[in-house]
Amino acid sequence: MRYISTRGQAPALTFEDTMLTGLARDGGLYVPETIPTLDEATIAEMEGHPYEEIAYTVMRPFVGDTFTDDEFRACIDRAYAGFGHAARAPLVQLDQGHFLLELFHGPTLAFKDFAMQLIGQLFQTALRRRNQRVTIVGATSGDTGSAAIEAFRGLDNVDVFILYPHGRVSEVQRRQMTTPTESNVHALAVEGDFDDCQARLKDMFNDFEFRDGVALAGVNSINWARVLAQVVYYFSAAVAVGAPQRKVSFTVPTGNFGDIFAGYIAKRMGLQIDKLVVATNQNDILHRCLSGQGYHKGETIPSISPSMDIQVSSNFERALFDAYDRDGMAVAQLMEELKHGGFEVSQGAMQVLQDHYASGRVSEDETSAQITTSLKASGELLCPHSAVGVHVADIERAAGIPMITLATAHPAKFPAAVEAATGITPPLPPRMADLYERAERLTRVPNDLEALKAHIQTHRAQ
Ligand SMILES: Cc1ncc(COP(=O)(O)O)c(C=O)c1O
Ligand SMILES: N[C@@H](CCOP(=O)(O)O)C(=O)O
Repeated sequence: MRYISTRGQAPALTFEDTMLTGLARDGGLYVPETIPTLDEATIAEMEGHPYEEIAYTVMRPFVGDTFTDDEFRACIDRAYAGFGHAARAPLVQLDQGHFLLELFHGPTLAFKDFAMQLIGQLFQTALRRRNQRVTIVGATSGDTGSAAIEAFRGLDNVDVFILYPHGRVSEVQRRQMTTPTESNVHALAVEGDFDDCQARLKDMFNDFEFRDGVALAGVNSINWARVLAQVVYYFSAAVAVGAPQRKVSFTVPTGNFGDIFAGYIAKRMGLQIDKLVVATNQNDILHRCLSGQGYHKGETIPSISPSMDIQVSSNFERALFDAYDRDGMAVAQLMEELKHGGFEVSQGAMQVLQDHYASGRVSEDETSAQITTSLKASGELLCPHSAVGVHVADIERAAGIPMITLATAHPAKFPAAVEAATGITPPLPPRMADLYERAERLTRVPNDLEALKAHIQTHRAQ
């Protein structure tokens, strides 16, 4: 299995090198050269099996000979052992035909744990074998950062620096990043928004002297392994409601497009998905684009679903690559135009995108009202991101086809929004009960590439 860049100018890599490389050296994102498929019998066989087994079946064809079968199985088992639910990703029925896929039973209470816990294991196995140390830099609007710090804290072959937008993450998200005491993890509060953090991260990858000097690695969904691990729960959820005999649809609260792109990969692998629905908050650039209005950056407006306050949706590049028939030059041209504000999507590519993705946008008031309504109607206390998903799913669902909405975070990560909507303050799980009392450790940094590079060079272990 080889991986190629969406901009067509970087060398093809193995799974191991793709995972440890992060961004391709031409600025693109790595994707598999071909997508392996699973036949109907293999998918049917998943029903009733443990999550870990489904994970092995889905991911194994992508990994090549990077890990032995035993190594890979052991990494998967260790990754999910600490989850707070035996099913790992349980399904809850909201009403006839609408299900919620709870992805928040991992250690940091968001879907990011599914990939990050696994990547922690895979990195450790590969780096020990290579006797190599890397510097992981991540950009976060709150959840990727907390999941990465949790997965890599205390590991002996990585330093982790997480860039988060100062004042724009929830207090729980911030504290999850700033209270771990291990000296190899660092939370950096950047003067800017998430797009600034992600742009500086990509600048670092494109600065080859810095990149090679610190052995830079990435754990954002830039990293193909992140997307891959997220493909698994589309299969586990679909078979639980009748796949492969029955088609299913998914609605995904979306920002950086990694999670919904994982759904698209599941579809390409052979899962019968009717609709993949992108649900955005008021930062609706993806909804506007998928409605045929081009991809044009606006101002990021802080919302009550802050993890999705994004304008430059990194993985949309992967979707464009396929929509433009894997023409790397065409994608590189669009990304160049994006630097100057945005681009139009060709008619042909738009048709492909609309064949795969539907979309909807949810206002702040609608998000809040949905949290209230869902509690009354089904007893489910939703986080604001999941509420955005449920709202759009209710509009997009079709009779006879189960709709599964991804619940991407636990309501306790966003207590202010949940309390405003319902009067209920969702409690943190007991293992985090003292989160608000723990001492915080963070560094305020300007939105400046040179300052960030200097900080990382000084504070990583030499
Ligand atoms: C809670 C939550 N929901 C939804 C999203 C959007 O997911 P993606 O960026 O993969 O589109 C994020 C951020 O990634 C998130 O943290
Ligand atoms: N919402 C994300 C943004 C980064 O997304 P990623 O999937 O590319 O890591 C976050 O919580 O940080």
